[in-house]
Amino acid sequence: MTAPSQSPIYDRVALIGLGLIASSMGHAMKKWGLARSVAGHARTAETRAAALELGFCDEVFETAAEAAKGADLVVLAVPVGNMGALAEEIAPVLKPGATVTDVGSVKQAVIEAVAPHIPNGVNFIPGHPLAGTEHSGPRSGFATLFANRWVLLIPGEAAPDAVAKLRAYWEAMGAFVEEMDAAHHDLVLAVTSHTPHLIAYTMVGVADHLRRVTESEVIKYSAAGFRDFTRIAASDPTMWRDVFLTNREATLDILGRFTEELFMLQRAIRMGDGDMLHDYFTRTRAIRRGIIEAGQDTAAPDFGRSVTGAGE
Ligand SMILES: NC(=O)c1ccc[n+]([C@@H]2O[C@H](COP(=O)([O-])OP(=O)(O)OC[C@H]3O[C@@H](n4cnc5c(N)ncnc54)[C@H](O)[C@@H]3O)[C@@H](O)[C@H]2O)c1
Ligand SMILES: O=C(O)C(=O)C[C@]1(C(=O)O)C=C[C@@H](O)C=C1
Repeated sequence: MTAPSQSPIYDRVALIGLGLIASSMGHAMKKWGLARSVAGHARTAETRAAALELGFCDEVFETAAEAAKGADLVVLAVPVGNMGALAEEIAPVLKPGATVTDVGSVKQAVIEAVAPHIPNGVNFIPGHPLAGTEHSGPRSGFATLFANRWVLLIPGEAAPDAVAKLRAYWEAMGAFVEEMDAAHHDLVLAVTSHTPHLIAYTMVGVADHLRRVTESEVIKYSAAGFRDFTRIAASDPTMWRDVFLTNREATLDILGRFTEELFMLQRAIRMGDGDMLHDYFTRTRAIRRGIIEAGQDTAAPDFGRSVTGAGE
């Protein structure tokens, strides 16, 4: 991992949409001095005031265009379905040579919506930090959210020096950066993030139906596995609605495969096929152990303490 930067990587960064991801980026920029100034745009006065109060923005604006004007890096950090309209709004004020990126959980749909508005001479480098929580809004962010997490960039036709700069920016927040193409990104994330979220939403929905029959016992005695589902299912409804509407094909593909496996396990339970169940669970346990052995079960444990200059 690259040590956090001691000198600004960008002069002026504009954060458009001040929720969990943008506020975490703002806190990280402030903590490690990654931008000389941070401008923010949020639709409500309450959110703009929170950004100033918490100190992750230096200036806040009522319109996205005002915030983006003169910025070297513009970060679109709104739900995926709103990215295109914002790109259209800020396009006329973008500075030549600036970089526009986004943090959306889906990439092909964002590129289709945003790229047509990006003027010549401005670099559009879509991105996706694989880091988050079930919380949302300007008060939910924290500087170490991206530490020891992957950030996927889709460089397309962007200038290599602009890509290198954006990579250095994320690395200075403690992230690991990988480049990927958009279709591949959407398929991988359908497996690792989107479908698991849908399953969690469904399981909590099932428990909610059952709660009406068993009074409050389902919630009261919820075991650890179910509690993990409820954490995931507390994630922002607008964000996840947009994820499924825009990554439709890949999530439907993975859901189809999921239901086939589920029916197979359902049949094994019905037939009392213990060997089949045991073999299946042995295989899945090996996958989990493989993830841990590969050191990929990271949750930002020590970033800021073990890295020189992080100034925790
Ligand atoms: N939450 C996660 O775990 C996570 C992780 C990685 C990427 N993402 C992606 O990051 C983006 C932001 O997610 P978040 O978790 O920060 O959500 P959030 O709900 O915390 O923040 C999004 C903010 O955008 C604002 N917003 C919506 N439309 C807007 C518009 N037209 N103009 C200005 N502001 C607008 C909302 O009011 C909200 O404050 C989404 O595209 C999401 O897919 C989320
Ligand atoms: O940790 C969580 O709460 C998350 O769900 C984060 C998570 C995920 O891992 O699926 C959710 C959506 C993203 O686009 C990236 C990260």
